[in-house]
Amino acid sequence: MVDNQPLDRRPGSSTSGRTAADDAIVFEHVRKEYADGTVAVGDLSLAVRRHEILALVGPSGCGKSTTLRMTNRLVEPTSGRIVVEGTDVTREDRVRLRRSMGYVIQSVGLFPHRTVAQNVATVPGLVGWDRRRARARASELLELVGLDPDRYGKRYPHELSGGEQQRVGVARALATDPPVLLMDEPFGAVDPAGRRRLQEEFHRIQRELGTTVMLVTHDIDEAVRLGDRVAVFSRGGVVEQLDDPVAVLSRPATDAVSDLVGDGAPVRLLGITRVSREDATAGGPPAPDAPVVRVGDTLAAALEAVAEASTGAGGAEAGAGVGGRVAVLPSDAPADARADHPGVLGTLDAAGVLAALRRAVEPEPADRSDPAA
Ligand SMILES: Nc1ncnc2c1ncn2[C@@H]1O[C@H](COP(=O)(O)OP(=O)(O)OP(=O)(O)O)[C@@H](O)[C@H]1O
Repeated sequence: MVDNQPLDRRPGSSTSGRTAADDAIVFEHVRKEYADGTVAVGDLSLAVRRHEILALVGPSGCGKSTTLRMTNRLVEPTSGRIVVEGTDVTREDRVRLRRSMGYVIQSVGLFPHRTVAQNVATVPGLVGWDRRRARARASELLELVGLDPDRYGKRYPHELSGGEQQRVGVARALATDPPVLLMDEPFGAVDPAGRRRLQEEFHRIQRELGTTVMLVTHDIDEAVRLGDRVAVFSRGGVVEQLDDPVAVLSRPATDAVSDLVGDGAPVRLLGITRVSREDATAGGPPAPDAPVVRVGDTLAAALEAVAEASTGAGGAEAGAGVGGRVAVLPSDAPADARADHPGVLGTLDAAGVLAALRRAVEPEPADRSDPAA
């Protein structure tokens, strides 16, 4: 497996007790004015916390890519300071800097005349790993992104689908296990269903490796689904809001954020808010053939199950008293577990889904961590 231990140090939205040492990337009054006078980024100050995914989202031309590319000096800042893992990037050798960070872009940029395994082993080779170690690492990474190394390793990029190429791009960027990964519309070229799957798998890998990720996207859905925090940009690299996804969707700070979020906020909130143990209410056992949801499922999935329970044979026939009640199971319940599973936590209905959503969008009370509260 990978070198790093799994990390369970995810940053929350709280800022209490944080120090600058918790930040992996820091922008201090950064400005980028291109040669023709275009001010892509006016005066940006922003920090990316270690081990988080920070999603930069905003309309076309607002300076997202410029910001990302200044981090590995594909674009030189005009002024200001960017510090990555304690090092001022302008003081670092550019080539070394780029090799020390993963970089994934929409067009993938795989080397067409190198096999998939050779592509993934490129950076390990460049930084001096011996061949055997680089090859072993390539196999490990291909497996991690869901590609069988025996089957795919010998193929050339043109022998892969777009989604498979994107996976190889991610594997290549992670090959040396860089602490920081920069991603510019990484899943843009993939169809919506494949994109969703890739996002989920990438999220799992990122959690496992604990990589700090700065991700650029113009897609608010992608930003709220993947980001631990979301930075909404407007023209000139202005940060309109920097917050956790639920806050961005439910409490947009400015009109620009509202415009970006549009009318779809409630649906998006259902898609990113998860069923928790507290959402399961007592009130009689569920019907044995009631649909089930698990702790950790999205509220969108729960709502679908509730709808199924109220229209399908299961809920109505079961005589459970209220149509549309589903059974809530623990997250680790077996895949084929039914509503009469011995570990069932309780039930959930449409009103319960709504209550869960309401709880999620309420600002956290200051004393929430106080057990006496
Ligand atoms: N090399 C360049 N020379 C001059 N202007 C540039 C250059 N690269 C980008 N720009 C301009 O800087 C601004 C910000 O561009 P940038 O690519 O950072 O935006 P973006 O938010 O990533 O946009 P998109 O979502 O369309 O990729 C735009 O007005 C763009 O036209």
